[in-house]
Amino acid sequence: MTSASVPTKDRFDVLVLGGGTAGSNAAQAACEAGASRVGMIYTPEMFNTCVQEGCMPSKSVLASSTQGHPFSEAIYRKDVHLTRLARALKGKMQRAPYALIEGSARFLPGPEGVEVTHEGKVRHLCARNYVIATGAHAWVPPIEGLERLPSGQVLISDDIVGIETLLGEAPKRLLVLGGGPIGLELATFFARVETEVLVVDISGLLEPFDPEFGQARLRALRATPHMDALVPGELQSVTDTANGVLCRIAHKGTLLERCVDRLLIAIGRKPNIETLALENAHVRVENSTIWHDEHLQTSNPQIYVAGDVVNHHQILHYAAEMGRVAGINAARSEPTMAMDYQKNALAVTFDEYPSALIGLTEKEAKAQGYDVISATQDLSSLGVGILEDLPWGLWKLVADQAEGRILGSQIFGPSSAPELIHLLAPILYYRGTLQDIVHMTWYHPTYAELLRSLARKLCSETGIECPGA
Ligand SMILES: Cc1cc2nc3c(=O)[nH]c(=O)nc-3n(C[C@H](O)[C@H](O)[C@H](O)COP(=O)(O)OP(=O)(O)OC[C@H]3O[C@@H](n4cnc5c(N)ncnc54)[C@H](O)[C@@H]3O)c2cc1C
Ligand SMILES: NC(=O)c1ccc[n+]([C@@H]2O[C@H](COP(=O)([O-])OP(=O)(O)OC[C@H]3O[C@@H](n4cnc5c(N)ncnc54)[C@H](O)[C@@H]3O)[C@@H](O)[C@H]2O)c1
Repeated sequence: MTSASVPTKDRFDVLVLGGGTAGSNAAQAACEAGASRVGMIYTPEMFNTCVQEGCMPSKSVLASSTQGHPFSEAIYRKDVHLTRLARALKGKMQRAPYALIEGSARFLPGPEGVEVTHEGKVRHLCARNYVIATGAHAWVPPIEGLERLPSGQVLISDDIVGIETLLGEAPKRLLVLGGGPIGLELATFFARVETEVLVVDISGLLEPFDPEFGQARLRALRATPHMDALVPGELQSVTDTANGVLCRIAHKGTLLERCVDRLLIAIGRKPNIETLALENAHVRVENSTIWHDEHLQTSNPQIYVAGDVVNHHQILHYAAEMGRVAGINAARSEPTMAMDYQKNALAVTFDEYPSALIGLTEKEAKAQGYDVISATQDLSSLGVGILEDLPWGLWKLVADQAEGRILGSQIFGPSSAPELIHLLAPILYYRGTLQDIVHMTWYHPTYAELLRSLARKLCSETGIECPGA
């Protein structure tokens, strides 16, 4: 069948492949940008990573473990939360202004459109433009002996916080491979339910923060009950033994041996592109990544890309914004919107002592040529830190000396760090300065009031004129 013979009902202005955050934002934005017929192809059982196996269930188990719930109860509560959230999201989707098409899509040669398969039935659809928003999946690296371990001993995050949890109870000993956000959040959860957790990461756990934050984070991780961190470390081989899985880990020039009951692999997520038949659509792929420009347009000008499938910035608010940019561009005859990654620079990790950053780090600001000034203060010796017995904590403010403009900030330590960082969002958005922060009113005693101390310190150290500083 050629695209010319596709019935009118199966012809679209814009077709979006994937129904997660990026896909639904792309479809919505395409409608709002004036596309007359927009369709979103989605897989009904697993349609949204954030709600069904990502942000929300992982935060559910973290919240339950903070409240002292044991493992099985945390998983039960996760299932209740996940069901409620997925039902609400499906309800919202039903009211969407675009067509919902169930199934899995692949490009046809030509491209003559896409083939959508659902419950054994195949449909041929075509569109003027397409958005690929098919997400990403956890991957397991080739490690000697891994493929010989009994099934269920090697887990990925979906097996714990996904739709179906594979574990009936918490393992006594767990090795978490990868100390990124997924590894550390789930390591935190398991440590709180009293699993002995060993975190192994090939790099120093410093990115994307400035080095002093990475180091403080690592110190805190090592001091967390039931948690150990071999960083940097490399898992070289695994063997099934009577005492569990024997792991051989290269760490600081020595080869360590540790036995654990399970392994959790969290070393990143790869784009879902294998089944899309991208070669049919002449979409260039380099190193498993779809090539795209700043408009999120691929090497085929009819096809855009958004969300985790781009293989960088795999965070929800970026997925939403990329979806919006790709959807608007796909609705128009020429792409007009570019993706602004800097405007969206906000990252949070929810480990035992959370870290959060907004805007530029000091090293990024220097690399961009700013005349950088920065101040960092310990939060554990601040009034509230003392009252709350906060063992660790740092807050850093990065500014441009020329105008005193705030460029970025990083916080580590207090459980409210993920919320506190948002205080800086309007300040950065409105290009606020050190003087603005000094003039604002801050309540005492709070962590937030430290921002004024940091701003005052920078004004007085650098001679920036600031009445009251
Ligand atoms: C454990 C975990 C915790 C996380 N926590 C956070 C957090 O706290 N904060 C944060 O900002 N981010 C977090 N993230 C990241 C966040 O979940 C993702 O960035 C975001 O959900 C990506 O959205 P997406 O639309 O790109 O992909 P998805 O939501 O995965 O949507 C892609 C959809 O496309 C479908 N699909 C795939 N192939 C096809 C095909 N051929 N045809 C049709 N459909 C197809 C998939 O089934 C899927 O439903 C977390 C991720 C994980 C895994
Ligand atoms: N709080 C949040 O915003 C949040 C939470 C969860 C996930 N996410 C997003 O999901 C995506 C995937 O998260 P992730 O933690 O799986 O990946 P990641 O890429 O962020 O981190 C992977 C970690 O594994 C390490 N690593 C890589 N190969 C290794 C190996 N062979 N052995 C040991 N360590 C190795 C890396 O050094 C890195 O520290 C990320 O983009 C992340 O931002 C965000």
